[in-house]
Formats: sequence, C-alpha cells, structure tokens
Amino acid sequence: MADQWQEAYDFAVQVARAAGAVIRKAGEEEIKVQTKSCTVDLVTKTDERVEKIIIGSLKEQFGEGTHSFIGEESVSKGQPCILTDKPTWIIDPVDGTTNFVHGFPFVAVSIAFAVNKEIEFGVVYSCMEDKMYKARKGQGAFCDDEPIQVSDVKDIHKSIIICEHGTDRSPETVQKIFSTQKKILCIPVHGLRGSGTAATNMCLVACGAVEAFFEIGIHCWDIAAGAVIVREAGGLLLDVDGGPFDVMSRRMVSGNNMVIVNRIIKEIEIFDTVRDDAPIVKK
Ligand SMILES: O=P(O)(O)O[C@H]1[C@H](O)[C@@H](O)[C@H](O)[C@@H](O)[C@@H]1O
Ligand SMILES: [Mg+2]
Repeated sequence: MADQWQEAYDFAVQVARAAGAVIRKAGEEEIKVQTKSCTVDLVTKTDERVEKIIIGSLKEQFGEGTHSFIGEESVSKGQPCILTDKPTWIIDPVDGTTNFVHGFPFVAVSIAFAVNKEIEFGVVYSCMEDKMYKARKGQGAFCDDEPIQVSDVKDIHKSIIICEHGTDRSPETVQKIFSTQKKILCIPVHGLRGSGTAATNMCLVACGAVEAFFEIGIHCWDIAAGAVIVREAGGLLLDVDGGPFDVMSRRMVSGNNMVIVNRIIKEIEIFDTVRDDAPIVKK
C-alpha cells in the first residue's frame, strides 16, 4: 500500500525549516513581548505569525477541513485542544519563547502529526543551532539525516538529567520543583541542565546528550514531536507517577532506559496541573 504519510512527513520538515528562518530573521529585529497565563509566560508577534504560516502552509498542501490543528497560540486564543482520531497537526511555532526574547540560543519549531491519537511523526527544528531532528513511527530518529540513539548509561550516578522550572511561580509549586531537583542532584548525578525548550530537551535525550528530561506543566505542543523522536531513538516515556505516557496530561518523564526513568520518578514531587483537553471553564 502506498505510504500515505511520507509526503506529509517530508513536507513538515520543509515547513519547519522555513518557519525557523522566519524566527531567526525576527530575532534580529526588535521583539515586542506580551504575556499569557502569567507575567513570565511570554508570547510575541513572531509566535503568532509563525503559527499562522505553518498552519496556512499545511492547509494549502492538504486542504481545508481534511486535517485538524492544535497550535499553541490558537489554543491560547480559545481554539479547542482536543485530540480526536482525525489526522491532527500538533504545533508549537516557537518553543523557547523566553529564550527567543532574551537571545538565548535554544529556540525550536515543533511539529507533530497524529492519526487515531497515535503520533505518526515528529519534527523539531532547533533553528538557532540549525539542527533538524525528526522521526517517524517505526523508521528511526535522525538529526540532520544522521541516525541518533539514546545514551546507554544505566548508572544514575553517571547521568545528566534535564529539568525545567516552567512558568508557575507559586511558592508551593516552586518548593516542589526545587525539592525534586535537590533530591536528584544529591543522588548524586553528574549534573542538572535545561535548555528552556521542552522539544529541544527531548531531542537531547534522543541523541544521547543527557539521560532523561522530565517536566510537569508542559503542553502537548511542547512534547508531541519530541515524544516520537525519543521513542524512535530507543528511549521511552512515562507519566511522572510511573503510569503510561499521556500527551495531553501536561506531565511526563522521557529517558534512555527504564532504570534511569524509574529512578527519577522516585524523586519527583508531583503537583496538580489542568489537562490540555480539560473542558474550558467559562469565566
Ligand atoms: O516556549 P514555550 O512554547 O512557551 O514552551 C516552554 C514553556 O514556556 C516553559 O515553561 C517550559 O519550561 C518549557 O519546557 C517549554 O518548552
Ligand atoms: Mg511555544
């Protein structure tokens, strides 16, 4: 049977690369910053413009109405965030917006494609580094067309773990984040790191630069593409409580093997988040 998603996969790579060029160019000009859920949850005209370019290109290529779209900036403007069985693009136009605003050189375009709620392929273009990560279910993971693989480290004492601080600055949440980080650091591990973009963090797991990345508070658009890239690089994903990974749950652990992932899960202090697909409560 003809491979029906190969064309979409190839096109997604082209769209991500073109979107990355727009981000790089915009980064050379003055950036007007706005905020969304709180004062440290930043958004710029570039986030909105790049999402429009990506969705517009996909609709032009595949027709209006045939596919569904979940985009970070469309959802923040009230579009539904429900993953159905329909072919669905899950898009973060600028992952690492805070980095983009500050000129911190880790900014990614993240494009995933799901069918029947299964992520078929994912593309993460780290546009300041000019690195194109991609993976298709069952066909391996690549960085700039070179195969990538997770680390073979099994000893937690010889690992680097990525954790992020997110945007929730409530004292009780920050306390849980720091307490978790302290417990992991004092195992001890070789180090804690964070690029500031979940999609890039997952690619760092996939290429073996770090052993695991976990976060509570991310969204489906931050991690959907990275999830298939990690899996196809030989890694795995779980919920932070050890249950099955759920791309809409706003929490996950991604890692190179079960030994490392389970060791990290033991230390995570979980705090509540609202699912991406939770019913919107009218204010
Ligand atoms: O840059 P965005 O798309 O908003 O996503 C990041 C989020 O803002 C941060 O709070 C998280 O810690 C990162 O992991 C996300 O990539
Ligand atoms: Mg974003």
